[in-house]
Amino acid sequence: MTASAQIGVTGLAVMGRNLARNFARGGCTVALHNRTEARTRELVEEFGDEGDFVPTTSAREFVAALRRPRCLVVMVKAGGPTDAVLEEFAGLLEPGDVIVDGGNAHFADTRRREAALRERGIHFAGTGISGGEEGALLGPSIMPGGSAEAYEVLGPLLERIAARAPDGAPCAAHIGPDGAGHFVKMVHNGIEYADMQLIAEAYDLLRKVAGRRPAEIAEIFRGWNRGRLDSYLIEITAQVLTHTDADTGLPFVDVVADRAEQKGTGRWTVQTALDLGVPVPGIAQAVFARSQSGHTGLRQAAAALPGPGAEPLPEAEADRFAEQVEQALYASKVISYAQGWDMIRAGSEEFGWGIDLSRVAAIWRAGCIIRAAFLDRIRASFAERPGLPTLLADPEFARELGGAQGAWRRIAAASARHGVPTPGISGALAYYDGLRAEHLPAALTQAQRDYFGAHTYRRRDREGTFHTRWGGDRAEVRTDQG
Ligand SMILES: NC(=O)C1=CN([C@@H]2O[C@H](COP(=O)(O)OP(=O)(O)OC[C@H]3O[C@@H](n4cnc5c(N)ncnc54)[C@H](OP(=O)(O)O)[C@@H]3O)[C@@H](O)[C@H]2O)C=CC1
Ligand SMILES: O=C(CO)[C@H](O)[C@H](O)COP(=O)(O)O
Repeated sequence: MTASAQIGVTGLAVMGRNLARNFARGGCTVALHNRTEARTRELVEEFGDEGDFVPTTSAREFVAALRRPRCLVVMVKAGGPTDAVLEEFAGLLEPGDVIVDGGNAHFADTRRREAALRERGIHFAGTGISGGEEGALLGPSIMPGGSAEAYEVLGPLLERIAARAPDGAPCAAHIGPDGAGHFVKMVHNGIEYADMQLIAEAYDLLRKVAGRRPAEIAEIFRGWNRGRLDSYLIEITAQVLTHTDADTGLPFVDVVADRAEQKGTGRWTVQTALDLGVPVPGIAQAVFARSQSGHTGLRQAAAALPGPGAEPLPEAEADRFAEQVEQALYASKVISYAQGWDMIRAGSEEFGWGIDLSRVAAIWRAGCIIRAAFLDRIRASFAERPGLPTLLADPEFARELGGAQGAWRRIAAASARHGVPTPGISGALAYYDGLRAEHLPAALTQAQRDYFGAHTYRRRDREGTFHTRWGGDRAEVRTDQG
């Protein structure tokens, strides 16, 4: 076999097959491989005329089809399968070759794999790819990690197939060493969970409080999509809400079981945030809301508990309410994205990745699931002020949050009054109030900890750590001096 292919893709399920087609449509010669040969054959039979494919039937043949330095993309099930595939291929590669893992790997696995392959002289680029099946074909957002040297080989190929932002820039850029790319993809998915939860809550409020039907809510969402909420998730929500079930004639959303599933990237984000000590309650609320929805036993047991019995709003108030929901949704969305960026900064500092926060926003402007018009403002904000401690401190976002807070509070109150759960929207408001508060009741928590466990506390008025002898004379002693 002659080494004619610029890139190879192994793992030709939904994502891999469309990525391979995308490379081929972009003019690359693409070597193809899949554990089950039938997938390779099917791809060539169906789409062979789209470009230059080199189908192969074994790992050895696949590697032999690649030009040096070899560049191969692994698109298999994350976890054990990825390890199995890497083990198989690493033995066939040479120093300088580049393996791209485009699956949703945990960044800690990526760090481990990168270190092991580096020992063998092989570059390993753990790469986040977002955009689903369609994005993989038409242009995903690509978040490559690994060495800068690997990106020199890989970058031009990835930038060729990536989505284009409105200013024409490719939505692919080097994120940082070892696990940085997969870390950023994990946080992308965490934000995705939070965004979806907020949209679901807005829908629920419009339905149960404003008494709107799904098709009417779709119209409202379409309107929002022409404004500052312009985003892929809002756009597809409108499409879902207009869809009718063919069997029953009911709105599709009414026939889908209300138990949200998850593959795990949102949960990883929250677990990692806990380890890093970064508050990401918007993402956590979204993960727990999915989990709660799936707890059928708990839900059945609680189904008879009394609610507020509030009637939907009168028609005359419904439009005004919908405007307030828009404001609450937008403000909560800004909060969720702010938490996501806090987490990326914390990860970057912890692992020494040097991630450019503006660049992350830039490559999420198109191709990925959370693409949204306001990402360009996040990009500009971090470009102007790389040290911005939180997006909430950006003057423009701060002004918007301040402007939305009246409506946001009314929506949080209405959700409580009507018994509609809004952990995302109400939690985002609590986060906003928690950050802006001059004094938090954490002071009381510290005092309690000192009372029951002599855990010590700091004072507002002077330096040092202190303990009060609660069980004795209640005198205060300084604990950080001799
Ligand atoms: N689907 C999506 O929207 C997105 C998926 N991803 C990630 O991309 C990757 C691919 O996703 P997707 O296309 O959905 O496919 P799946 O995650 O369903 O994985 C199927 C592929 O993995 C291969 N595979 C499974 N086990 C092994 C093994 N032990 N050895 C070799 N190959 C194996 C399968 O080969 P075979 O045909 O022989 O069974 C098949 O090619 C995953 O890591 C996923 O998390 C990322 C972004 C979006
Ligand atoms: O990676 C993705 C998009 O960027 C997947 O669509 C995402 O993993 C879906 O996650 P879940 O099944 O947990 O909702």
